[in-house]
Amino acid sequence: MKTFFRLLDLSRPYHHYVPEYIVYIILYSLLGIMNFTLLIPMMNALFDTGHQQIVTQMPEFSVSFGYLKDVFYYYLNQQLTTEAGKFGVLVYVCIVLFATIVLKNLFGYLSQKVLTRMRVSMVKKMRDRLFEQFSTQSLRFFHDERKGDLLSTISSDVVEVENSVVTSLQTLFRDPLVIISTFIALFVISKELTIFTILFFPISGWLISSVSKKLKRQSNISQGLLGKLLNVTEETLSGIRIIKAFNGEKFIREKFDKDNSAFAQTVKNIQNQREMASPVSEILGVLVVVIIMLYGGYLILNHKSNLDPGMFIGYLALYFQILAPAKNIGSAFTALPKGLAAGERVLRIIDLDNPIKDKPNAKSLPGFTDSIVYDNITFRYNETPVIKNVSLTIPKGKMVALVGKSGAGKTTMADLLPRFYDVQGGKIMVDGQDIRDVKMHDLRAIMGMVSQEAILFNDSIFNNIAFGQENADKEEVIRAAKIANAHEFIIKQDDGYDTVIGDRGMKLSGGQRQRLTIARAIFKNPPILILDEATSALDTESEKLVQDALDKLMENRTTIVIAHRLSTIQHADIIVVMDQGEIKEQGTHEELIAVNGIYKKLVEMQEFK
Ligand SMILES: Nc1ncnc2c1ncn2[C@@H]1O[C@H](COP(=O)(O)OP(=O)(O)OP(=O)(O)O)[C@@H](O)[C@H]1O
Repeated sequence: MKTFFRLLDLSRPYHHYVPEYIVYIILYSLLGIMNFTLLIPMMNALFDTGHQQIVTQMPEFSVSFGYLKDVFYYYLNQQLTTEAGKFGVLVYVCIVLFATIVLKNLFGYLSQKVLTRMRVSMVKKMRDRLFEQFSTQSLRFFHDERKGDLLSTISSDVVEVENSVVTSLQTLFRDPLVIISTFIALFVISKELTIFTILFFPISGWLISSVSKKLKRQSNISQGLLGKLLNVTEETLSGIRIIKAFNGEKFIREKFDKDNSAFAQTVKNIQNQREMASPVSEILGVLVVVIIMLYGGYLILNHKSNLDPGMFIGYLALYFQILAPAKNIGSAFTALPKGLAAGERVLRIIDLDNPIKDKPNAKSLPGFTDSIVYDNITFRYNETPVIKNVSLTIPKGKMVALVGKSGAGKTTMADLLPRFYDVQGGKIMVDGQDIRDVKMHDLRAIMGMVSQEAILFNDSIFNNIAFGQENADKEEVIRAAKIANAHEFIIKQDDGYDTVIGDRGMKLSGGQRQRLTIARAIFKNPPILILDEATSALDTESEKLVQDALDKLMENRTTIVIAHRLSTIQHADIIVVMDQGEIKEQGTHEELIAVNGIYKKLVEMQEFK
């Protein structure tokens, strides 16, 4: 239930819905009772039971049920005295009955509208909060979570919560009121019968709760399977070239099919059990009605009850009124576990703390003027340290090349600077300030990043270059593209700068993609640049264009480059040789060759291209 209320909490502020809703549902339930109690005077009038109430005087006005009832009987008696007689009563009762049904439905509709408003705002808030987490969480979060699970949470879990939790709001807030008020009316009509029927409720409750427990367990299993399915789908969509090249279609299809079959089976089980709820509760309800008929009939036949025929029929009709809401409650209780399980998955992600965030008193960092210092830092992803007691000073304007074998910790060193992760020991300082003490936005504003894999978005070329900046100046974007040697190919595209480049820039060549990411960094024009050089070889022409663009990008900037090319490394002011998370050598190309250590070996082994 805690989850239910936490989810409900997302629809705050309640005063936008609750008072209005309460008014509607009270009117809805009262009108519902009135409908069928109208049968009693009608039956009495038509069949001359001698139980008709007589009101010959228009009652004095007061805000009470008694007044309404007396007015009703007054007009009913008036009908009896006119020519139309009993038929007049019939017409009169039918008109009042019809009017109350119209009004009841009107208020039902209005209450539903309030709920829809609440439901839409709650679902929107849920998606907003999830996306906020997806866009701000630390990188560690994305390593720990499966992408498919995250996608299934924001898509199907949210829909599941909407379908079951939000839909059951109506059932849980409206239908009990209908049932209770109807029961009060039933109690007024006949105490004996009503007490007798209440005894049946615990049995239904027990049946429903045993089904719902099982459903919750299965729902968790099904969602895990759906996450897996989405994962395989996502991987297939993004790795389609490799799948084709390695003839992996059959393998990947079989993998998908296995999970898909398991998912289908679980969904079938869940659905079958869910569907049980409605017929079971209907049968239980009708069974109670049948018993009431027998018991009530027995009482009347043996003159043990003062129920008149009109009241008995009215009683039964009213009792039928309870069946639909009782059935709804039964279905809601079986639908709810699945929704709550989905809700728990949504809340788990919404509740996750982001370990990398601004301190409350974070200082601003207006620019970059002096140096970057890695001061005796230690870092680990899991148990084993990946960076061990590393110190490195990078003065402004210098270019530092990080080199070393694969897995030496170069990317990690670069990732620590924009606080993708925080160090566990030591500190990193920019202009003498610990980067954990400054505003993250300011820190990242002074850095640009060009990664090995060209990461682009399915948007126009213009928006990709000006990424993150609203109302970017067109001239500036073109200038950046020209410096990055990208302008020429961009204007040859069908829509020039407005060309949409497809998922991850699929519609462009590798070299073109890289030049766009370089143009993006040039456009941002940050004083610090983090560059992960691409290892995959482009053709000579394209490579020359990319290299030239990179050289221009690095000009007059402080650059940390994870270097793979000897030409880049030779130009570096400081070459840092890393091995197993430690800095083993540091100096210029000539100095390090002279040292005759790891660096020289790497060069000799032609590690660099
Ligand atoms: N998200 C992660 N979770 C756990 N371990 C990781 C993670 N990322 C990297 N590592 C480990 O940290 C070590 C350093 O990785 P890093 O990517 O920094 O190396 P690198 O020198 O950049 O290698 P390469 O040149 O191959 O990219 C490796 O042993 C790697 O297995």
